[in-house]
Amino acid sequence: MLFDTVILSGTVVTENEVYEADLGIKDGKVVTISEPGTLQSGKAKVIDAKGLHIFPGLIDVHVHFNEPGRDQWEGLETGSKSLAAGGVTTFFDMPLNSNPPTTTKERFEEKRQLADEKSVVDYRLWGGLVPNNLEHLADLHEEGAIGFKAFMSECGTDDFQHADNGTLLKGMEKIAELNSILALHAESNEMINYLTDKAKKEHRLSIRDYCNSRPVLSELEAVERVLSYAELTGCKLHIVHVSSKRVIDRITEAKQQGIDVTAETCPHYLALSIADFEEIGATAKCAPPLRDQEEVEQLWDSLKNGDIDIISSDHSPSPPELKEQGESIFDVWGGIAGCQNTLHVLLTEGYHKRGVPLSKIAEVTALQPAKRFGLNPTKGSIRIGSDADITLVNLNEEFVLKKEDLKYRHKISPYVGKTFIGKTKYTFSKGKCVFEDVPNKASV
Ligand SMILES: NC(=O)NC(NC(N)=O)C(=O)[O-]
Ligand SMILES: [Zn+2]
Ligand SMILES: [Zn+2]
Repeated sequence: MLFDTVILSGTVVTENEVYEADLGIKDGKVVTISEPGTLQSGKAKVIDAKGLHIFPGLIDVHVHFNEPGRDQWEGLETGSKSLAAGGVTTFFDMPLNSNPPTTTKERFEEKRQLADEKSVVDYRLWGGLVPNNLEHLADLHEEGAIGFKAFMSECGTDDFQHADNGTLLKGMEKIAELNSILALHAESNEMINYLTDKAKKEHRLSIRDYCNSRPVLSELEAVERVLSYAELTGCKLHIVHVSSKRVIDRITEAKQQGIDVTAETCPHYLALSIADFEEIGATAKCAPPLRDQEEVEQLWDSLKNGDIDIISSDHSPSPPELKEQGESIFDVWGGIAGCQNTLHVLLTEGYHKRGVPLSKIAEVTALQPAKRFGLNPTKGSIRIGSDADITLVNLNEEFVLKKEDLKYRHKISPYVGKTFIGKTKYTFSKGKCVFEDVPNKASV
């Protein structure tokens, strides 16, 4: 057989095994998987993968590239190149903080055109559920929205309103009818506003005060409420950026009760604590906030136990001015830029430091996202016939993340200066090489 690319003698990582093989890629698909050292390359591009691990390209279900309207904050080109450099081959872009947000068919089409033009990797788009767009949900679904996203608390911009309980109930009824899925930013607006006002009145404005104003209880209360709405409406749920094992455990319990719900966490909740936030400053501000080290370790236990379905980045950058801490951390933009380093965090903090199996990492970053959102078997695992979405990693190569390594529009990330073990060497998206780690020439 003639191939476009052959990847020789690499170690393939799938959700249930790790084995050596040659891979043959043709027309964007994996067409052959054979014993190492057996594939004839012919005229194909040859990648010598001896000593490298081949992961299924990551599927990041949660990024904010903010285009159109706020592409000065990130943008589809810089965002997707950052993903490629981190081994991510598919992203799902959130309906905010694009401006206007993706809450109608027209906005969806507009973003799709931009993404087709600018993205170097594959993508899907979320639609938004906001007050007063119920009549647009069916159209968005028909256009191909991967699901819908709603906020239960204010999101930090004025153009994407959070969903009140009535909007949630009606929206969930509709989304269930469409057999789609609702992703939720689940924090209690009432609790947060109450605690924030109180902290500000009492001039408690430190980083820890900010964290205390968004306690785990506020996530728990919101999740509890929306689980009961899911039971009522039959709507499928995906709870984004869960920061605590207590919340994960409640979601696990709901699954056992028959509710169709999945849990996502982000690398920063696994890699960073409040103490790191205090050291790094505003760059590490996000919502829900980072938690104490004990919570971080408990979240790793949840991952090892199989209670976390998906790990995605929640890459939500802003211009540097909005990340500068003035009088109070409360006024700084909440959002962490991290989508280039999801796999690096999981390999360093998970595989190397805590013994998390490579297969588990492949499962939560590729297979389960693909399954949950209907992309499997085309995506999510390396098998014959699947899209050639692949990333090659040198598992033992150490590197210190430098500002210049970042492909984000703004070279800001809480991981700058961190030593990672496990370096991305190549990324292929549908058979096309979209990243190659060449010294002094970091991308192709
Ligand atoms: N408006 C945002 O992008 N917010 C994001 N910000 C965070 N997580 O701090 C989010 O996903 O909630
Ligand atoms: Zn959120
Ligand atoms: Zn987000």
